[in-house]
Amino acid sequence: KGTTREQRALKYLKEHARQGDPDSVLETFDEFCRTQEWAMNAAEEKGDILDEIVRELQPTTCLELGTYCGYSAVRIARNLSPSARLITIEVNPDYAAVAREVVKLAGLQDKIEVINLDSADVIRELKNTYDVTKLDLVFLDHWKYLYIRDIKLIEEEKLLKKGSVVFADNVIIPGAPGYLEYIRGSKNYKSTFYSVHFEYMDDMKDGVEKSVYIGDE
Ligand SMILES: Oc1cc(-c2ccc(F)cc2)cc2cccnc12
Ligand SMILES: [Mg+2]
Repeated sequence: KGTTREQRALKYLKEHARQGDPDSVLETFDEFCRTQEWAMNAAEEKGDILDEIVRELQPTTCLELGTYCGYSAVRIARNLSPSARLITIEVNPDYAAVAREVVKLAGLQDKIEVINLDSADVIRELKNTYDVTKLDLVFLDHWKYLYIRDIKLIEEEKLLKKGSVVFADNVIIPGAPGYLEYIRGSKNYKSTFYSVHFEYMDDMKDGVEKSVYIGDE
């Protein structure tokens, strides 16, 4: 076919979604994943919980690890207040390129910054290079063995404050080895597990974990 699944999804979005309308982009992406090709978007029940967190928390500074095609970046940013912003990190250059197009299609390029680098390298630079003081929301949705590495780095950089929320996808499928034990065993977080369907699969169960930071600033 010469094209990647991500490029085919982008083509479908450009042909079927309303330019500048985040809801239309998300609905169209869901339609693509339900009717054409599956893709690993934090969609449906996962997205509903993410929406609820963003609406309740009203975060000013959000960090997403694992942009993929930008689905959850758009889902988060569409609910952000005018001055709020989302930094999303994607190590795969092909995914990052598609994500930037999806963000532009949704008209959210002023709220979302897609960074094509390794998450650890960016986390170490958030204060100095990216003008971040504190993170109100962190969404973990990259490779599962990196969850624990990156949350420890975020703590080391003192980027969390009381009330900050860390939301993790895929804690059941593919699973986040060590992350659940770490976060649930830590006195600095209050964690809640949600059993949800795996994206676009009605007969598969996954899990997401919401952890509120209550530790020392
Ligand atoms: O939501 C996700 C799902 C999967 C996944 C793909 C195929 C499977 F057969 C099972 C699980 C991988 C992810 C990798 C990174 C971030 N999210 C993912
Ligand atoms: Mg995921």
